[in-house]
Amino acid sequence: MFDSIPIIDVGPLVRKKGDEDFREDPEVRNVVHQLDLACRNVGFFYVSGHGIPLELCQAVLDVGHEFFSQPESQKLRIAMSSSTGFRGYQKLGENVTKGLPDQHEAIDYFKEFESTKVALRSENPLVGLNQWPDSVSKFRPLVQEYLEMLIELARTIMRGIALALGGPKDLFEGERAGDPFWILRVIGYPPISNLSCLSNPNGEEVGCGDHTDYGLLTLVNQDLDITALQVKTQDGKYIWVDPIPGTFVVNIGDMLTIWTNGLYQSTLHRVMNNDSKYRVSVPFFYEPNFDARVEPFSFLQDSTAAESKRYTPVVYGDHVINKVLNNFG
Ligand SMILES: NC(=[NH2+])NCCC[C@H](N)C(=O)O
Ligand SMILES: O=C(O)CCC(=O)C(=O)O
Ligand SMILES: [Fe+2]
Repeated sequence: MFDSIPIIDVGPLVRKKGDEDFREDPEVRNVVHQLDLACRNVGFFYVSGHGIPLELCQAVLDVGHEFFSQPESQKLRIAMSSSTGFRGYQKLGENVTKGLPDQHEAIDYFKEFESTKVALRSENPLVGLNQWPDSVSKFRPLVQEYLEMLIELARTIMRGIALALGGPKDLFEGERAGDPFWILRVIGYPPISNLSCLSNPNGEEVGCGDHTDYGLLTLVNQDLDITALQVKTQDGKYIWVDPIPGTFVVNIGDMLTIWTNGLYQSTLHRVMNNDSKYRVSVPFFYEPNFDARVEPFSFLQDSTAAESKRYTPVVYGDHVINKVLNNFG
């Protein structure tokens, strides 16, 4: 169905998001049409014209490189465990995909829950505080500034996707994603050729195994000098996602598949760093409200599948908790 990843200039969405005639604006309609095609046919697209400074994106990658180049003892000061709510640093091989260890190290951040939601706290294994390295100066303020901008950008793109589906522009606001959960990962991939002990019995080492993302929309900021991300096409072939300066690689997540009853499918992808250099990427995951009940939109069911083929409803928080517990055994 597809052999390349489209590039979408979302400038009009960003500039006109407050306009009263947003829906009817010809430039907006054009972007919405491109989003619809990309989400139906590929599940992946590049986004340009987003307004986030290239210097900020680069600075976030740079502090990632600086963090990972430290000795292990320094990195383990912010180690992730069940007692940190699975927030913090994970060593190479600690993250598992489909039963096999991934050849990446990472720091995982999740939106912090408000302490007032007592019931949520006691049962939710993701409750905890994010862990910031004090050994890399500016790490925390840079990443926090970046996060705020990406939350806003993802919200804007979701508004375009809402129109692409033929819904109201606030389709993903309120109880669905008006109080969005989010995940940010700062990931480091050593060159595969440098790995001293091979852990995969099949002999094929991967930086991150085949998977789909869990929520609504992922925005990936990646090193510009290495191609390592691969998207799986319907016939099982992989296509490389070359970095393009000034763009994010965007892909849709599992919750959008359910809400659209399969019209927009989350696409399998993986990471292979065959380069001789160390690669850093920073994916940001924009998710539904943690307690959102996700079920196919009634206005889409006729056009998508028969009642008997409906996607099973889930609570987003249950889905992500299951995934995280699986990733770390
Ligand atoms: N939050 C993520 N998207 N993590 C990376 C995906 C790989 C993860 N181990 C999985 O099985 O899904
Ligand atoms: O490193 C990348 O380019 C993508 C990582 C990824 O797919 C993920 O963490 O979900
Ligand atoms: Fe992913």
